[in-house]
Amino acid sequence: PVVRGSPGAPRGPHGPIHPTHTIRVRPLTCSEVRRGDRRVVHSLGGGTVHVSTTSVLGPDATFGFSAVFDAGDSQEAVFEGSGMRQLVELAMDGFSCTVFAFGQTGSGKTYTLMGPLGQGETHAASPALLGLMQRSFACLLEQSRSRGSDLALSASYLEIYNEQIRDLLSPGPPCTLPLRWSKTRGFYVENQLSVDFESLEAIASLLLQGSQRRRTSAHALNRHSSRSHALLTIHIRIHCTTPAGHGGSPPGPWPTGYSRGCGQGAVCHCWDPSESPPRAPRYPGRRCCKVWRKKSMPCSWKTSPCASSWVCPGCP
Ligand SMILES: Nc1ncnc2c1ncn2[C@@H]1O[C@H](COP(=O)(O)OP(=O)(O)OP(=O)(O)O)[C@@H](O)[C@H]1O
Repeated sequence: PVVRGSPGAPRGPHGPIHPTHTIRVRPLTCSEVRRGDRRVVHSLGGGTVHVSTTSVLGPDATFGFSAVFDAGDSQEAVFEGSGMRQLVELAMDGFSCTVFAFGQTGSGKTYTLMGPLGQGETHAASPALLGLMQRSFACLLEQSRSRGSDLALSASYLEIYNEQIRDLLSPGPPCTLPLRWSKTRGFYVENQLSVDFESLEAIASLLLQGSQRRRTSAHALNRHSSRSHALLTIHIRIHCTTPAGHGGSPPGPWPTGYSRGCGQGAVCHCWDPSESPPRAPRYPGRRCCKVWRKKSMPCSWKTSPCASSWVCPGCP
């Protein structure tokens, strides 16, 4: 069923951001066709799917989703129709965004996210088969170029297997990392590697490297079944600079991690340097820098009257 956002849903530039739930019906695999299996899930259009069951399992049922992709739909159609592009734009605006694939073994989660790369392929897939991940990397770098943003990008990749967390990017034999919690950071994985990247080739190679280290095995429903949950995180830091004669930095000391000021028309993003990785900036996309007060901030900030809402002299 479609899940609507709660009244307290976070707000984006165009109003509240609601989670979207899309479903993809995968085609029958060769072995299913050979076995004489038949499709029981069909798209009815308008975001609904019909599931025909046998009388043993109960009556037929219809479910509604934000979007439905049928067996013949391409990887590109799924990317364009599932809201992924908008999600990348929101991430660029400073929001934390998550894409979560859920389904029983063999239902097509890995294929949708990574294309044939997830099926143990070691060479680059045909561009038409690239999954949501590779397409969002391309979209992110494209967006960054078109906005003229000065981005610092890094990636971390881990898997959870048998309740143990393993870093998929750190070299050497796999070792288990501890899950910690702190007041400032919430839950985090200690000593997780975060690797900087600047190009599509670099992040594609990190994805390939990490995916090859994942635990997979064959079983009756899937020849390359992922045995773990995997989590790839892209951290985006956006720097803004002060053009000469415009704006300026508020009085220091100015902690590392905060944007250093904004010029006229510049879009500023501030984040809390004690958060690693940083959560979404509190005031993304504003023309003026705003910082929020924290105990960890230097005294001059806590006592300054404009500490919680600083307006650049050059901004309207
Ligand atoms: N849309 C699709 N078009 C063509 N083949 C697909 C599609 N979706 C999945 N498949 C094929 O179905 C099989 C199972 O897919 P996949 O490995 O992605 O499932 P999964 O949900 O990730 O399974 P697991 O949880 O076991 O890892 C694979 O052989 C894959 O190539």
